[in-house]
Amino acid sequence: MSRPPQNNYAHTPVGVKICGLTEPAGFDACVTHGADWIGFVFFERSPRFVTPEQAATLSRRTVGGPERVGLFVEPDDALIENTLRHVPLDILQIYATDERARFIRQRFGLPVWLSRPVATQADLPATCPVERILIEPRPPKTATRPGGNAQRLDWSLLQDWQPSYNWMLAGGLNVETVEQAIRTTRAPAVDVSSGVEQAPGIKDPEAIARFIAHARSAGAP
Ligand SMILES: O=C(O)c1ccccc1N[C@@H]1O[C@H](COP(=O)(O)O)[C@@H](O)[C@H]1O
Repeated sequence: MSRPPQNNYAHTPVGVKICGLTEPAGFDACVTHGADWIGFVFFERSPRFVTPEQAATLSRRTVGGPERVGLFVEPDDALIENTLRHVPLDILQIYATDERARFIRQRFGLPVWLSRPVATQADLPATCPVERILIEPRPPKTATRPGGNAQRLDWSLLQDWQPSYNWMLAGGLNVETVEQAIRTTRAPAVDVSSGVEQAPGIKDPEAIARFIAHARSAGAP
């Protein structure tokens, strides 16, 4: 839970998570181009939803490679348990309360990342109850899911923000915007889903390659 959280551009490459892998071409692009993390979405109302079996099949395409992150929206224990029975996940990304996230971390013995919606500076969490917080835009009331809406956060909210915990920037990033987002927010890591897709749920391997390259160059000395 303690790691230098801000990117000072001097030494630390920006971490990159590509979320919502559903098919081999996207998965392979993440491996080839050195994503740090790939995300599987275990939320049925998402166009990126995969079953535990599908995630396991994709995951077996390589040994090692990016860490596997399982994304869950207010999951019960049985869903996580059943998923882990099929696919070995390295990290659990959760939409839930602080208390529930702490419980899940304890119960499953895995690092937990907690997503937090932000609309104003008052929404920026003061503390992190688990391993990392994902800072995302607050979804519109009409949204059918809490993330993956290609909606961009107002980065200026984070300009002078220096949390003492590990965090990641998510929401509406793409090949064109990721460098500016990192420079404005000094995010130590970024997460993208919609911005590297050719259609909802289908990743664009070329966009994945370019996104990773742009993110890395924004964090280069
Ligand atoms: O990707 C989804 O469909 C999704 C569904 C439910 C919760 C979160 C989801 N995705 C996460 O949302 C952000 C940003 O996505 P985008 O780049 O704006 O499309 C990211 O953290 C995804 O992990």
